[in-house]
Amino acid sequence: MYQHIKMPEKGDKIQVNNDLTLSVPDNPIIPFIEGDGIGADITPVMQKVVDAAVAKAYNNRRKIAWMEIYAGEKSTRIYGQDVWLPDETLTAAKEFVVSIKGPLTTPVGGGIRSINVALRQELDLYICLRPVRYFKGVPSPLKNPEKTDMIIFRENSEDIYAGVEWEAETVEAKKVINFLTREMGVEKIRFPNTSGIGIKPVSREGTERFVRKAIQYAVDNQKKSVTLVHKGNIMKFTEGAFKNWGYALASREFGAELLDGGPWMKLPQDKGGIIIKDVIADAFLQQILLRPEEYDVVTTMNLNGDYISDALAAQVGGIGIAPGANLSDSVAIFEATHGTAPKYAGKDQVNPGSIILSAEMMLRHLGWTEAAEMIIRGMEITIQDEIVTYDFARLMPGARKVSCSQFGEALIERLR
Ligand SMILES: NC(=O)C1=CN([C@@H]2O[C@H](COP(=O)(O)OP(=O)(O)OC[C@H]3O[C@@H](n4cnc5c(N)ncnc54)[C@H](OP(=O)(O)O)[C@@H]3O)[C@@H](O)[C@H]2O)C=CC1
Ligand SMILES: O=C(O)CCC(=O)C(=O)O
Ligand SMILES: [Mg+2]
Repeated sequence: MYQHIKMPEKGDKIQVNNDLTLSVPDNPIIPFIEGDGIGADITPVMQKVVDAAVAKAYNNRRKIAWMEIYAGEKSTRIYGQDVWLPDETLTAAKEFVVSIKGPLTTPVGGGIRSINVALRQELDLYICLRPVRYFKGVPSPLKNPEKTDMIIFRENSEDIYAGVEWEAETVEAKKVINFLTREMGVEKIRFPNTSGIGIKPVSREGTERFVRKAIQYAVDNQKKSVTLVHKGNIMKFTEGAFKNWGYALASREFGAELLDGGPWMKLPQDKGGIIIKDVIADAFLQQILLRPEEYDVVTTMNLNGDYISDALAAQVGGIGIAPGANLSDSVAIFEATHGTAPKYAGKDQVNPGSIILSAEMMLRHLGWTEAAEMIIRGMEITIQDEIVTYDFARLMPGARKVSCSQFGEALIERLR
């Protein structure tokens, strides 16, 4: 029994089978978090597009029963001023298995910790999957943006991103610094009296379960390569260990063998002959601009994955159309790559593409491929018809600049 979440009158639960596949009814209940800032602009547009695509693809036989759940600022208005992530939101996300969310605000330098990160941690959504592809007609800073076609696998539960840190000059920070200097012999903290301290946990278990999924994804989707992106030359026992554990897993569980003496590896032909390679993160960031076609599945830790997501999104038109999913072995929450873009909040101006394409990933996850394909085609045609929101319009002289909701309507008219 939920306190503030209202169950839709019609609709059934998605079930997770013993082999972790999903049994999806024709009227699945899908929880959604509207999101802060531009969440209220983009989320309803996404729902309209999804409803129209599903109705059309399945002749009204299928329909999503949307169920609002709460997090972020809206939650504080409903549950009380300090309740940013109610327990029943976590319960519902688990119970109904597949959800979608808009962005949530995180203050900089103080205040509450990220609700987005908390959702991922609480539900152990350890994979952040962010496909990056080019849509014809989208303005890009690259000459050949279509060469950027990658799937980012970002580890979603560990790293410096986990939020284990202490503010400078607090009792806690001093205690940790004293421990490091007195008991661990650390002499490298340049200004111990005024340092904040952050901890970067990266585990073998966390790396192995994550890299296993990335390689399996590459095998299942006939990808050419899996690249471990790290800064292991500097952070040897976290990022360097990630690389080593990744290669070791590829060898042990997938039969990968050294290529030309290593360190690169190759999977056997019956697993697609996929190349397993690694690259240091700074070099990777220049190579994705110079030779993006050399990368396919990109696996990396949490913070690198955050930076890489927005950098790669920019190559194909920006975070306005960059989708994503947070996945555990059973539960999934789909979400846009971008944030709450506060200066545009409530102005019906921003690009709803990112959350619409996240919903497209969600439909594929449900096995509703026909509706997903329809959304992709609708998006392609709308952009090729030069009907775009402000972010693309400013780089497309002569294009028709439309609002967030008008873009959704134009896409719905082009569902076929
Ligand atoms: N998963 C989540 O919920 C995330 C939440 N956040 C949070 O969001 C807040 C704001 O973060 P900020 O760093 O400003 O990043 P944002 O992603 O919110 O916005 C940065 C810029 O990206 C462009 N942009 C973002 N979304 C769209 C869109 N849908 N359509 C077109 N352009 C878009 C805008 O660029 P321009 O001004 O050039 O038009 C915008 O000013 C912070 O509190 C942050 O923590 C951030 C990322 C993810
Ligand atoms: O949680 C946040 O506020 C930011 C998260 C983020 O940028 C991301 O996950 O890409
Ligand atoms: Mg980010």
